[in-house]
Amino acid sequence: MKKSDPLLGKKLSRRDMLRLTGVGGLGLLLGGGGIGGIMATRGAAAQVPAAEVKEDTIPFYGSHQAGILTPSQNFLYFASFDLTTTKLADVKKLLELWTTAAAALTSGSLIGNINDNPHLPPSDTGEAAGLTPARCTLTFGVGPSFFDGRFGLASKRPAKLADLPAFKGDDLEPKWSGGDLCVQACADDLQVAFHAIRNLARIARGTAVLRWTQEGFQRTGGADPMGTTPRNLLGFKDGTGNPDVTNAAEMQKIVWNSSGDGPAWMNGGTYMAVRRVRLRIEIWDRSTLNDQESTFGRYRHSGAPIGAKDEFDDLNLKATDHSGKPIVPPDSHSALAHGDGTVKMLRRSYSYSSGMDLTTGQLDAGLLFISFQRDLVKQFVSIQERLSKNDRLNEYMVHTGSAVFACFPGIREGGTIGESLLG
Ligand SMILES: C=CC1=C(C)c2cc3[nH]c(cc4nc(cc5[nH]c(cc1n2)c(C)c5CCC(=O)O)C(CCC(=O)O)=C4C)c(C)c3C=C
Ligand SMILES: [Fe+2]
Repeated sequence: MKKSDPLLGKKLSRRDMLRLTGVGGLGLLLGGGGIGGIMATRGAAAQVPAAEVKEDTIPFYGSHQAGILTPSQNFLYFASFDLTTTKLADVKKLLELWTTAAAALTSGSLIGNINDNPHLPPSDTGEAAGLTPARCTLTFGVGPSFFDGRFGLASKRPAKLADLPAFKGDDLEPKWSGGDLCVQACADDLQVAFHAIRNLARIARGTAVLRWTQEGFQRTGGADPMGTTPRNLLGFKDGTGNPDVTNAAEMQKIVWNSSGDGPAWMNGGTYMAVRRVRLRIEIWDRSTLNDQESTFGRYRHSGAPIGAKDEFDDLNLKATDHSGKPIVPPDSHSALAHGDGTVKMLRRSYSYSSGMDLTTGQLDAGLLFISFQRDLVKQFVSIQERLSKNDRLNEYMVHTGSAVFACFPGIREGGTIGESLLG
């Protein structure tokens, strides 16, 4: 039976509908004008005064991608994808479609131009209808495997996009590791972040498939209106020692690639390390407060370094007690991660809780550790080498997943994600 489409003014066969809806291909719900044809606002968002909507919007376009220096939103939905195509043209098309969709998703607009046709599947899945953008950011990157033989891009792989070495104690599982592409979706609403990943995966059908995903959370802004440093699942403030993201010179030194760092296509981009770290919270919960504080080298209540008063006091690793013993244990997590203080990274991690381990009855909960740095080897690897060998925290954690990605420079208005690499 043919169905009439009042917008297109012609009868549609089931075959036409499948073609339009992109089942098994890239033509997802594009209609004539593609995803960017018309972007309807998400219902109620249209009634929200412009200034209010803006407050909740993080610009998608800019010289650097959003979601890196952006103050952490409440929720994360991280997705790693594998490409199923071997054609570079398909990859380019995907990034074009993702660009248009991402601009809509981060501004609170519905995706696509077929959302009111009773005879077609809507181009937006709808669960974010009526919601504000919730400070949604989408950050895109490519993994080392993107540069294997499939697309003729091997010569464009940055030397700095190094495969990570095996670290002592790693128990990595392929189901939480690797990926050709990644999308880090962050938002103050989990449904908004989920909606973004779901729709990007839907658009990718026929070109890329999800490889692994991980939801993350932290205390919400509502529960902590003062915006204090969030606590991880071990109860400690996590993020205190991060560099100041408002210090542009510092960010240039620690996070952003610039000319001379490697291929020009990464100028303004950064490298992301992702580690899924399961915490042995049941063991942690049986350890004394003293042990817990010695493990981090910080007080649990204030977050201050042991021997200091305030959270943001300097970590003085030279200070000793009357017997000459260092006040901050040298094998504590903070001491080892800090080292001599010359190597830094920007951490943007989220806690996760993924049900329970049916074999042990223990919670599968921990930290999706995410860091951004200019150089994976000099920054992430050098710190993780130290931690993996001596960190007191190792007793309470195990790294179960791992991935690295080169995050593209920012997207210019009218431009495309990854255009510096793919043209
Ligand atoms: C390789 C890098 C790091 C991994 C992996 C890592 C895992 C990890 N960290 C915590 C909790 C805390 N980390 C803290 C400080 C801290 N951690 C790293 C690096 C890694 N952490 C750095 C570079 C620093 C800063 C050191 C400094 O210069 O001061 C802290 C202390 C508070 C803070 O500064 O944020 C906590 C708490 C967990 C739970 C974890 C794995 C599950
Ligand atoms: Fe840490």
